Amino acid sequence: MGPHPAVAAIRLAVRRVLHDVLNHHCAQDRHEAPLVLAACSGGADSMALASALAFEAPKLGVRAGGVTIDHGLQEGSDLRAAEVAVRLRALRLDPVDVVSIHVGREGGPEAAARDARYAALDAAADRHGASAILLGHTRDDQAETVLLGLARGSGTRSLSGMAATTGTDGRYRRPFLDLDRQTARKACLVQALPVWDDPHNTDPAYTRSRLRHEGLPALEKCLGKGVVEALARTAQLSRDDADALDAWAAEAEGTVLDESGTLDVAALFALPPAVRRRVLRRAVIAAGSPAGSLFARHIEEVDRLITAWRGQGAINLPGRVGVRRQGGRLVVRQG
Ligand SMILES: Nc1ncnc2c1ncn2[C@@H]1O[C@H](COP(=O)(O)OP(=O)(O)OP(=O)(O)O)[C@@H](O)[C@H]1O
Repeated sequence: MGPHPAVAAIRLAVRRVLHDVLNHHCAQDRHEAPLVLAACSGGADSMALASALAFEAPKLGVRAGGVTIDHGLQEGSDLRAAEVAVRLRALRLDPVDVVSIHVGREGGPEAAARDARYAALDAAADRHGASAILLGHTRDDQAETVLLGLARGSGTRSLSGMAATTGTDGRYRRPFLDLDRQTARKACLVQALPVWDDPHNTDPAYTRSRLRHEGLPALEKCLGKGVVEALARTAQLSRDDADALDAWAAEAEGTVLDESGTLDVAALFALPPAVRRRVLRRAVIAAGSPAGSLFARHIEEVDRLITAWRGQGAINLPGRVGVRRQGGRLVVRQG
């Protein structure tokens, strides 16, 4: 008898990614076996991920390890991280790192925890020379991300949610983006894997948690069960659109930037708004605004400098970047 369908599904998802990692590794002419790490919080998604990695990796000649991070945000979180590490070692993952991090408050606690977590995961991958880090994001996480973007009034790039592959050299992989959370939970259940639910995931003080436990179930009740899948599809379609518009903007940049490094307002005006906003965003980031603190409303403000009748005006943006309209030109400078 084969494995339970949920276990088969998580293993297949991980196997596909491992094949891809192996191909990439071989293409680089590297001869030692690649190491792949599972980023594991101890929640159902990432425990399922770790178990599938532990099962599939040896069959493909891949070394498998794990990393668990203690954000230190609740009492006893260090004990929980230690228990997760014990379970990962019991799955025969090696190496298994437990990393304690300090979470600042910049940009809000959720964003700060995420930034600190990725920095710690990057450091762990560098320490061990890992080829990839697997993350347990599921289709449900993707749907939540799309809904959060919609609620903020975001454009296609934000609505495209999380990519299956991200990070320097594509080191972050999300094998479960096409699987629902229920499948991961079921896989843990039938394999008798313990899971530690992150208290933040059920804390109504967090927007994502409210969305997960109240918002999405209400939407499903109203619109039907297919809503998660539909939102994930929106993410994919938005990604394709955003990629095409980004490519167009990269090309258009050459026609609006003049020799003095300023932007030609008439040429900008002639571009479709979606492309123009992208060109402006690129210019502002190139001048020194951190991408993470630039929101749609900032770019809309810059855009108004172009579409306004008055041939002047100035605004300040994050990263001490100023944008000034001087007649037919737009000057974007830091300082
Ligand atoms: N403390 C942590 N240590 C290691 N990896 C983590 C940690 N927190 C999150 N991750 C990684 O990021 C992914 C997404 O985490 P997030 O908290 O957004 O979702 P989640 O639904 O809570 O996931 P899970 O059920 O695995 O905890 C996790 O599946 C895991 O791969």
